[in-house]
Amino acid sequence: MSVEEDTVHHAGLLATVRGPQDVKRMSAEELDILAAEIRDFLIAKVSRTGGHVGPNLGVVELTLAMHRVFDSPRDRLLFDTGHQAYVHKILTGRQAGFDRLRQRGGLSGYPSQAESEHDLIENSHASTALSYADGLAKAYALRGEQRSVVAVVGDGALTGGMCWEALNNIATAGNPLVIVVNDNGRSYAPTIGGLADHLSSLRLNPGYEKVLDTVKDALGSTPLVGKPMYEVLHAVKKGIKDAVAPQAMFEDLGIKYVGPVDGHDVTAVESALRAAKHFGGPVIVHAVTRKGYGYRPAEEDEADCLHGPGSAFDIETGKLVAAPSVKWTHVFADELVAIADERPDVVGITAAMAEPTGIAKLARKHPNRVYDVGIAEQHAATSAAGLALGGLHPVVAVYATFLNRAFDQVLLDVAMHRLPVTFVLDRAGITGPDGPSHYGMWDMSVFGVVPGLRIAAPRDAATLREELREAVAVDDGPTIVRFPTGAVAADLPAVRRVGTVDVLAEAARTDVLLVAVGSFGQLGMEVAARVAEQGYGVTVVDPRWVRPVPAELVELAAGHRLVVTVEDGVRVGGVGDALAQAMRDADVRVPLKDLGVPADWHPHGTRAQILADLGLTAQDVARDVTGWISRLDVEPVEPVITADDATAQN
Ligand SMILES: Cc1ncc(C[n+]2csc(CCOP(=O)(O)OP(=O)(O)O)c2C)c(N)n1
Ligand SMILES: CC(=O)[C@@H](O)[C@H](O)COP(=O)(O)O
Ligand SMILES: [Mg+2]
Repeated sequence: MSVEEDTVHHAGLLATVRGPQDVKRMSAEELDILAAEIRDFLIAKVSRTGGHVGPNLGVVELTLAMHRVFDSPRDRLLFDTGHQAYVHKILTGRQAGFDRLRQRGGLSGYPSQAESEHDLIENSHASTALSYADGLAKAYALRGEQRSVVAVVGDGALTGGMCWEALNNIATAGNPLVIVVNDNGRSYAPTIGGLADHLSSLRLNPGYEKVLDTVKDALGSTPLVGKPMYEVLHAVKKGIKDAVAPQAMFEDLGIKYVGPVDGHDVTAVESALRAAKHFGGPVIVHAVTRKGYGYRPAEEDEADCLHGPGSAFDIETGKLVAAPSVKWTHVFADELVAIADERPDVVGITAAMAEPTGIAKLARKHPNRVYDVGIAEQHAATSAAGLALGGLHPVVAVYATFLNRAFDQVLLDVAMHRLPVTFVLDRAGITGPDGPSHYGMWDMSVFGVVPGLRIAAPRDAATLREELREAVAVDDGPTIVRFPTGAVAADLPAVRRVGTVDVLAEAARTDVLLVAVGSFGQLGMEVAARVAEQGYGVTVVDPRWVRPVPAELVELAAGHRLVVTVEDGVRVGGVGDALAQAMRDADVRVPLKDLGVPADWHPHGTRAQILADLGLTAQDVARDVTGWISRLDVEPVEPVITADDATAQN
């Protein structure tokens, strides 16, 4: 093929891919060209939108091979966590959507059933795919449907407990099921733990691989062998594994193991998948890949191989175009290190997210006082309970949404034992680009019911520092400190403090008590100004500690005509609900209106867009408050027209 033709051909292969059937026909040479085009496409598109460029560059050949060997959507392809499904989307007719990846109304950053019949798991929480796969395989077996189930799971996700619950069941059920372990050795940072060590021993043991190939060839070339022959060959292979490689635990679980295969060699992966497809039982295909493969800025990014740049980045360097301002996370990390310097009992725990949560800063200062437990939030909570029983004060830093799965551990292993554990929930509330399963909107409601647990919602950097210190000073039960994603709010000083409640603004009249939870403090101030223009007096307060509801809030409520709460969390069971209950219990009969996030699956977009869609803006809240107070027969005062105002009006 001439250079010109090759160039034209090179530019055109990806454009010919409308669906999986288009890659099934391609030659090995074409597949190599297509893989290069997909990489160029991913880098070009995701550098403009942000997204999980590193993970997806690592699964180009893997995903091509899967779609060539299996027939999606009849065969079901599942992606654990789902952040590495961009290539799957490219191959299933959604290339055009990448210009609006993770944007409101645009392509989701995760599989989406609304987008495609090829998609199933929409949850971005790790370690779920094998359980889905176990259930799917059982359903097809019971219904007599001859359909393959294939689950891609990363080495990081494999550190999650659900994976091992699933593997235990998958082995017992014995249904045909292909588990593709996408082993790039990393979550964000290198994956921790015994499993990671085991995978690397398998991946790095050439002797095992060569011997395995020999045995596999023997197995593979032998026509369907009778049971005795298979048993002999299997025993030989097993013996070899025992001899030349650490015990391959998967086979001891009763799940056949194939690999390790080069996950960037389409032909090799295809061969392994075809063998697995026809095995007739559960099979693990261990694919060794590289996160960020083929893109130097990602390959060389020591932090996380460009795991998920949150916004546009420079293609040449991989660096974010818009330098992030001071983030809530940074303020937390700095204060945690300062506290740890003073308190040798304070230790940190991360669930495979040391950098994103700021715990890495503590690890750099006090490396022996930070524990990375892998993607294992349930274990993190109860291990923290153990640390507390041992006389330490653990600070468990996770994204708010991920603590959902550790509710039972927080409730019974920590709170029932009244243990001093502080959970710091970053990305609390609406986050935006990662969509509904990432929204940290449940914590104040779900954990608000836990007896003895206290929840703080700081409004700015100063109160984050203060409330974090207050939290680690609590020694008779768990605490939560929760704050949103992004740039930290400007400091908002209080005019006075009533108990633990900060009064941020007050007026001559006490028409409305506006309870602005956490980062909504600034919104509360803007609302008060707007409502004052309508002639009503608003007292703006920040409860600081929001669950249990401070008694002072109830006292303040009694002195007003209307109470309005606004929170970046679900309404049902939220701060507003809890305050209403406390007011009922105290027989304070002042009407209360609670504003917050409806308990629903809200789409992805920017945080500001989603909050606006939910009416959680100063303008919307002011309109609501004015409407409510005016319907209470509260006469507004005529706004005092000052000389300046009069001048401005003329
Ligand atoms: C329960 C849960 N905790 C944390 C995360 C955040 N998270 C997203 S991807 C990721 C790393 C996943 O590593 P791996 O499974 O190896 O996939 P890779 O990115 O290497 O392809 C983590 C920790 C999550 N999605 N779910
Ligand atoms: C897939 C996942 O759970 C994380 O990678 C997440 O996308 C990170 O979110 P932030 O960009 O807010 O750190
Ligand atoms: Mg990984």
